[in-house]
Amino acid sequence: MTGSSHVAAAASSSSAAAGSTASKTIVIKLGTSSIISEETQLPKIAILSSLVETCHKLRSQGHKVIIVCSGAIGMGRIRMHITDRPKSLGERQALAALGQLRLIALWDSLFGTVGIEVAQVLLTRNDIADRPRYNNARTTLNTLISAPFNAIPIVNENDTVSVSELRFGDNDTLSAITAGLVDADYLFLCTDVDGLYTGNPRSDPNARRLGVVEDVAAARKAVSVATMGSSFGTGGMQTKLIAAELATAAGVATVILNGEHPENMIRVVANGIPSEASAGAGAGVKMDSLASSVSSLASEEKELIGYPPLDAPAHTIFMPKPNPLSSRKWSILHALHPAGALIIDEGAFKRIARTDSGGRLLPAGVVGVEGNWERMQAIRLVVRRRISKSTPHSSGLEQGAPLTNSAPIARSLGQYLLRTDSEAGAGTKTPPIIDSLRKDAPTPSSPLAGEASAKIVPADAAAGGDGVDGDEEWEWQLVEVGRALANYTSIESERIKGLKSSQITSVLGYADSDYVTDQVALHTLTLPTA
Ligand SMILES: Nc1ncnc2c1ncn2[C@@H]1O[C@H](COP(=O)(O)OP(=O)(O)O)[C@@H](O)[C@H]1O
Ligand SMILES: N[C@@H](CCC(=O)OP(=O)(O)O)C(=O)O
Repeated sequence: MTGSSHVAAAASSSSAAAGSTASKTIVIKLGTSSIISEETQLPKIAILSSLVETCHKLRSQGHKVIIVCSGAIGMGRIRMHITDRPKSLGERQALAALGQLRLIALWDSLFGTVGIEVAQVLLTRNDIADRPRYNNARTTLNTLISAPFNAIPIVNENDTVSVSELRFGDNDTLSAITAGLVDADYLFLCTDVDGLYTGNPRSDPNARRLGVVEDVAAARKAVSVATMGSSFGTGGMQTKLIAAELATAAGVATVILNGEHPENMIRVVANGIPSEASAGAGAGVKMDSLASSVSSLASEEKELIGYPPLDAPAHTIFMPKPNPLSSRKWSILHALHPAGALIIDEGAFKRIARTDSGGRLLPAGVVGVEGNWERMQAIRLVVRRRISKSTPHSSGLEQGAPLTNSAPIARSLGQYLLRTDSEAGAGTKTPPIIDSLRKDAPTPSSPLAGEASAKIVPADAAAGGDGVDGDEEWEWQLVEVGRALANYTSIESERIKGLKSSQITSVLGYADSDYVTDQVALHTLTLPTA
C-alpha cells in the first residue's frame, strides 16, 4: 500500500475489492502449529516450502510480504528433545534462543532457493513503546520490504530477553501490531483449523465455521473459544480474535485460515475483500446470537452475499472497520506504552469527546496525575466520576476493554483497587487485564475499548474517594476513556492540574502549550453506565 494512513488503506481496499491486482501489503502470521507437526514433532518442511512458493507468487503479483513466525520455542524443544511444554521462564527463554536460530536458518535456506532475501526482526513491546521507537520500527520494516532490498522480514517476539509487561505475549497480537505498523491491507492468521468456528472444532462436532465477520467484538462474545488448541500453540482462538479486533480497527482485513494450504492465500487476495454492501446484505439472517456481527456462516450464504465465491478456499474474513482510526491515533491507542495516567473530571471528558473540541485537554479538567512521564510519551486518560454505592457495577471488561498492555495502570494507580465483575464474583485478586499480559494466560481479555475500561475505585476512604451524602453512600470510579501524548511531563502536569491555561506561565515560568495534551485518541465518546 502506498498511502501512510489507515484511512487510505481502507479506501484502497474497498475500491479495489474483488479481483484487484493492485499492490497490497500482506502480513502472514504462522502459528507454531503451522510450523511444527504435533504428530511427528518435526518441522513441516513440505508446508513451509509451499509457503515459500506462495510468497514468491504473491510478490510476483506485486504484493509486499511480511511474515510473523512463531515456533522458536517449539524448534528449541525439538532441538533439545524436550517433549513437554517448558514451565519456567528461564527454560522458555533458553529454548527460544536455541530454536530461533534454527527457525531463521530454515527460512533463509528455503527462501534462498527462490532467490528471496529474508531478514530477522525480533521485537519486544519496549521496542515500540514510544513514538520515536515506534516510527523507527516502522521505517525499518518499510525499508526492508521496499526497493532496493525487497526482502521478507521474518518477525518474532524477542522471547529470550522480553519479560512481563515488555512482552507482546503472543504472536497473534504481535502480528496485528506489525500489520498496523506497516499499514497492511491483509493480515493472514495461519493456524491448524479452517477459520473461526462457533465452538472449538477439535471438540465440538457441531461447530460451524463463520465466513464473513463484520463486528469482531460481537463475534468474540458469541462464539466459544474457551479451550486451548494444539500442544505447541500459545493463545488458541482467543488471541486471534484479539488480533482481528486490533487489526480491523486499523483498517486491515484479517483472515483466519488453515496453514496446511498456504497457497489458498493467493486466492483469497485475488477474490478481494467483500464490499460492505454485499456483506451487509446477508447480515442478521442466520444465527440469532451472531446476527449483528456475522454476515455469513460459511457455505450457506455465498449466493446471498456473493462472498466468498463458490470456489473460494475455507477461511473466515474479518472486515476492516469502515472508518478506521488514523495511523497516529491507532498507535496511541494500541501500540505505544502508557507511562502513566491523567485523571480528569467528567466535564473535561465531555469536552474532549465533542468532535469540535479537537480532542484538546485543558489543565483545568485534570484532577490527578499518576506515574512518571516525559513530554510526548503516551498516557492514559482516566475519568473520575462519583457513583452511588448502591448502583450495581457493570463490567467494563466484558464490554470490551482496552487492555493490551494494561498492567502498568494497576501499578501506577497503586492506591486504588481495581474492581471488575470477575473480581467481585470469583474473589480473585488478580485483574484479568494483568493475566492478559502473561504469555501463559489461559484467558486473555479483550484488547479494545468498545465503550468502557476497567473500573478503578479508590480502595477506601483514606484514598479520598468514599463518602456519604445524605442517605446515599458514594465512591469514586475511574474509567479509562482513551490515551494521549503528553504536552507536559508528569511533574509539570501535577503542578498545573486544575489551573486555567493563563496561569501556566506563572506556575512553571513558561507555557509551551495551553493544553496538557492536544493529541487524544478516545476508546469511547460516551461513558458507560455506572
Ligand atoms: N471457536 C473456535 N474456532 C476455531 N478454533 C478454535 C475455537 N476455539 C478454540 N479453538 C482452537 O484454537 C486452535 C488454534 O490455536 P493455537 O493452537 O494457539 O494455534 P497457533 O499455534 O496456530 O496460534 C485450534 O486448533 C482449535 O483447537
Ligand atoms: N514467540 C513464540 C511464539 C508465541 C506464540 O504466540 O505462539 P503461537 O500461538 O504458536 O503463534 C515462539 O516463537 O515460540
